[in-house]
Amino acid sequence: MTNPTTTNTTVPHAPVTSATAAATVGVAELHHVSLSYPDGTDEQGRPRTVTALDSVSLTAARKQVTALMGESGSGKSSLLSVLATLITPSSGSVRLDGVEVTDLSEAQRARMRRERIGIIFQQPNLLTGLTAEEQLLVTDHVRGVRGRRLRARRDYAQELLDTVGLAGMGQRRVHQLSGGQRQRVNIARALMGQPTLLLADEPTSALDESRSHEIMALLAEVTARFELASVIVTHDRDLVDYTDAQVVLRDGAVSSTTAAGSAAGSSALV
Ligand SMILES: Nc1ncnc2c1ncn2[C@@H]1O[C@H](COP(=O)(O)OP(=O)(O)OP(=O)(O)O)[C@@H](O)[C@H]1O
Repeated sequence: MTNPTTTNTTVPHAPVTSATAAATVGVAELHHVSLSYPDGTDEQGRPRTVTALDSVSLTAARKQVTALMGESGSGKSSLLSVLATLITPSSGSVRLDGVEVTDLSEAQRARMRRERIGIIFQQPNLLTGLTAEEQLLVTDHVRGVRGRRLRARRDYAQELLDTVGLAGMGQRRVHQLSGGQRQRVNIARALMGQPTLLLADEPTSALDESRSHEIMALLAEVTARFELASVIVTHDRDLVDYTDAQVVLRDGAVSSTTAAGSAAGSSALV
């Protein structure tokens, strides 16, 4: 579980040193990642681009929650999409569990997403009509998992629903769940693939203050329990107590990184 009382030390954006590199065993490591999107054409008809990420370097370490912060348009969602292997950056290195993602084919990246990455979207995006338990097992059904394996997966879904505080609610359908409970289902669903990297894009934006704190506490708890590296986009400074490191983006670049004080616990040092 994250210790919100950890003393934090603000460190400037600087290249990785051998000391910090040795101290940070990163599940996700970005080095000088830049990303430009096509942005129409100029008056002469030449293609224009917009820079979303500008030489971003960061490490998300196991058992740590890293908050990704910054103003609207600063590049948070783009960075999360790069970490999710949904977008290949224009340049730079993206390593997940030591594998250079930018060298992989689309099929290999899709497999990596399935096997190593859990994604929690802003809105729960649950399928109406299905029970909470069924939401967690949809992918297994689509993949044709049957028999004993499906029973094991059902047991695991049950365990995860218990973990996220929904014991006994597995048979409830979406309309029978509150907003906070839906987000808990969403979190459990993201954990079904047993990821090493958990990504969340403003997971509390649709919730009130008290529910937001509960969801952040839960994300910190599952990060510790399942030894995940979690990266959470948030606008809410009140929620950073649940995180171990904070990376602030400005105009696509890292403007500051705050990490837990101890060398062994350091994360997101860039
Ligand atoms: N598909 C796209 N095509 C062109 N430009 C884009 C695209 N997606 C994002 N951008 C631009 O890239 C920059 C970074 O956008 P991004 O969505 O990553 O920021 P953000 O910090 O997540 O913003 P917000 O907090 O508003 O969601 C912005 O200038 C945005 O206009």
